Amino acid sequence: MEEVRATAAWVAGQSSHVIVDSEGIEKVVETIGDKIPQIEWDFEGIHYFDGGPLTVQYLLVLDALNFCFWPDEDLSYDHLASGLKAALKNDKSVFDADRLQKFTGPELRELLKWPRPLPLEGERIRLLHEVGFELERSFGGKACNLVDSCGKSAAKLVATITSHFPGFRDHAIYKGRQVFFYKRAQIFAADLYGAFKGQTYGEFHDISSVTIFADYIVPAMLRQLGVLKYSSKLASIIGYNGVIASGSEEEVELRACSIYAVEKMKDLIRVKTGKQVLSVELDLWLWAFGVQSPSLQHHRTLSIYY
Ligand SMILES: Nc1nc2c(c(CN[C@H]3C=C[C@H](O)[C@@H]3O)cn2[C@@H]2O[C@H](COP(=O)(O)O)[C@@H](O)[C@H]2O)c(=O)[nH]1
Repeated sequence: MEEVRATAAWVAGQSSHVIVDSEGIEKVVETIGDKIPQIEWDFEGIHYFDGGPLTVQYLLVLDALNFCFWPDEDLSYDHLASGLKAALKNDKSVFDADRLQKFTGPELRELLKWPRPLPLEGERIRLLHEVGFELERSFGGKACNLVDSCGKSAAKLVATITSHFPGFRDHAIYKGRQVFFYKRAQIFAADLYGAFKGQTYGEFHDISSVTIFADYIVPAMLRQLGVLKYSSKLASIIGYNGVIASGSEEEVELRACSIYAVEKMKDLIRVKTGKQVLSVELDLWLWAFGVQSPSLQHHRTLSIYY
């Protein structure tokens, strides 16, 4: 994840549409110190969990599809998680690698009990097929074998996922240079860590190397906290719910500055309190408050990455 951290810092250093406000960071750190509100991983009670390999399979499928819900204003991440959970409870083989490769759009809709086409449904199906195919080809069809092959390293897990599954290669070119986010690959590691409470499939000796997951909720929360400031042009686009192109400078800056700002927040907490907090904890806190705040205005980008 070093490349995520390093390239986010590089973007933040040149950024013009989004500014990381160090006074804003200081204020947040003064208020919370090292007492990050501890959020239970499945605080919404929406996830499948049986303590074993099937949970790992569920989480990989979940994170293969964990992006871009906003074009349907009634759809959210909760529908995806609880729909996949119900499907798995009903049929333990529903996410077997051979079946993942055969899903169709109407079948996925049916599984999620969603009455109309999902946003980017064709991409969602393509990505499910990709996961099924590569799991079968390289990991005996099982996501738990993939996790086992990573020797309890989150960094190795992210590297393995992104090298085997092109759909997880979340990156952009900014001012001619490749920058990395790896949102869904990192969130898979964090979901394992959260679901298995840092044990068995969720044990990672390097969980502190994970950064926050640059989606559309976290930047909006950081802005609300006064940590991010937007140019008047960007503020206006977000204000009228305009779409920001994937790979545009604005989009890359929103995501990279969010990662960089939280890294700075962690540094300051360490200096002030001597404690090392995890990005995973800060992310869950920011995200959980963000998704429960209906008035939060977020940027809109059509993307398969978040
Ligand atoms: N930064 C970050 N972003 C996250 C998640 C999660 C879910 N994490 C699980 C971890 C513990 C909990 O139990 C959660 O279940 C989803 N997202 C993103 O948010 C967006 C939700 O859009 P809407 O549904 O339209 O509000 C969408 O881009 C989605 O990809 C996270 O944790 N951090």
